[in-house]
Amino acid sequence: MTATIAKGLEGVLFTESKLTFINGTEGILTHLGIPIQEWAEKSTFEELSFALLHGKLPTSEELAKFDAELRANREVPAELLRAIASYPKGAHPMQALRTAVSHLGLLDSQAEDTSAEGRYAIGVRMIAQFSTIIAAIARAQDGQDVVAPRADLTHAGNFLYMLKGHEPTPEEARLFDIALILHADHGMNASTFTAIATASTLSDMYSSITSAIGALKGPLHGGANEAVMDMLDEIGTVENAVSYITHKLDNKEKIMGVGHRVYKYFDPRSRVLREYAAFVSEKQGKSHYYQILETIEKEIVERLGGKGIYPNVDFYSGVVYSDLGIKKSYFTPIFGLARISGWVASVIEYTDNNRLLRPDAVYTGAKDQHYVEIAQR
Ligand SMILES: CC(=O)SCCNC(=O)CCNC(=O)[C@H](O)C(C)(C)COP(=O)(O)OP(=O)(O)OC[C@H]1O[C@@H](n2cnc3c(N)ncnc32)[C@H](O)[C@@H]1OP(=O)(O)O
Ligand SMILES: O=C([O-])CC(=O)C(=O)O
Repeated sequence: MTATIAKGLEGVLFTESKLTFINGTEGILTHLGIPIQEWAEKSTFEELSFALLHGKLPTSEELAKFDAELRANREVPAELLRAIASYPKGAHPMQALRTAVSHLGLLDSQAEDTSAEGRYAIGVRMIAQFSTIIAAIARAQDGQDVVAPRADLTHAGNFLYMLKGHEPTPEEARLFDIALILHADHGMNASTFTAIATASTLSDMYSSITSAIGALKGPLHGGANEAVMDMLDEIGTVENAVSYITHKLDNKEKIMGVGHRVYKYFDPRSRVLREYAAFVSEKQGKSHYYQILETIEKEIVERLGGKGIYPNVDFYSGVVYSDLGIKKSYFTPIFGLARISGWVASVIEYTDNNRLLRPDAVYTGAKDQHYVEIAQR
């Protein structure tokens, strides 16, 4: 009997989860059963993080307590900030983030606590500290002084404040908050699966999150948002967009920010981001990026829609981040800034009922061989 291989683990169900539901054919995404559009419109990143961690919407007291906990945990050790300042200039910020989170674990005397309470406490601290770390990396890479977090700002507002050194407008902070909400969790994507695989060995939370950052970095996953911006810069003008796409497809090359393992229709997050991208481009009078994306979207849907290839979450996010004055090499770290909540919640949910993850491969190598001395080879 020949074994069936699920290449890329496509369609393989390895656990149960109450956090996120995706219907890829209809383009539906819900967290705790609530549509992503409602989270984006009505909620905050802090509230969604609580909901993912606790499996329910918070009461106002619970949310205030959770928010206060995040605000109180924004500081990171001075030793870590000194280390970040010493990272090579020009290193990719995702490399710096991976290193810094691992370093943070080294400085945490509770790091080895793999109890449910320990994972939760470390996880909440990490959700709070990710923004301080990413902003510190950005400033250090630019040779600027690090800006200390402020406890009187929202999670999104404080990040923009630390990144740019001045307070964002309420509209900017809210726009960024919505982007964080849209990226916070997405089922068993590659980085969440990686975090869980590490946790399933009963390794510590910092190891799980460090592994997840490595998985998010790749251009087939979170790294696609930066790759989309590279593509826009390469295309340059709206007039070049169709010929660029044609050339790529003729050469069997992939277009970044489109296609998805689960969605075979529009990713609902890309619809929300498209609206904001249109809004900010219009407002700034700098709509050429958006116009190029619109042209590519039309072309992709016409040519590849029949194959289930549509824009994903990474397609329009960069235009929104650019409008907020964020450089493209920080787009993927910002994805991590949001996804940390999904990683932490998923690791806690999985390890509550843990089983070591250990799939198998069909062996196709040589058999019945003997060791040949090196001189005889
Ligand atoms: C946050 C996220 O992670 S969202 C995804 C971000 N990644 C990207 O945007 C990178 C570009 N997209 C891709 O590489 C893919 O769509 C993936 C990796 C995301 C998912 O792809 P998979 O499920 O592995 O599908 P696979 O790569 O096998 O593609 C199936 C078919 O669609 C085509 N296809 C898939 N994505 C694309 C694309 N972006 N551009 C052109 N063609 C594509 C493939 O060439 C293949 O065609 P074929 O059957 O004629 O050979
Ligand atoms: O679910 C996936 O495979 C990728 C994705 O969209 C995400 O992680 O947000």
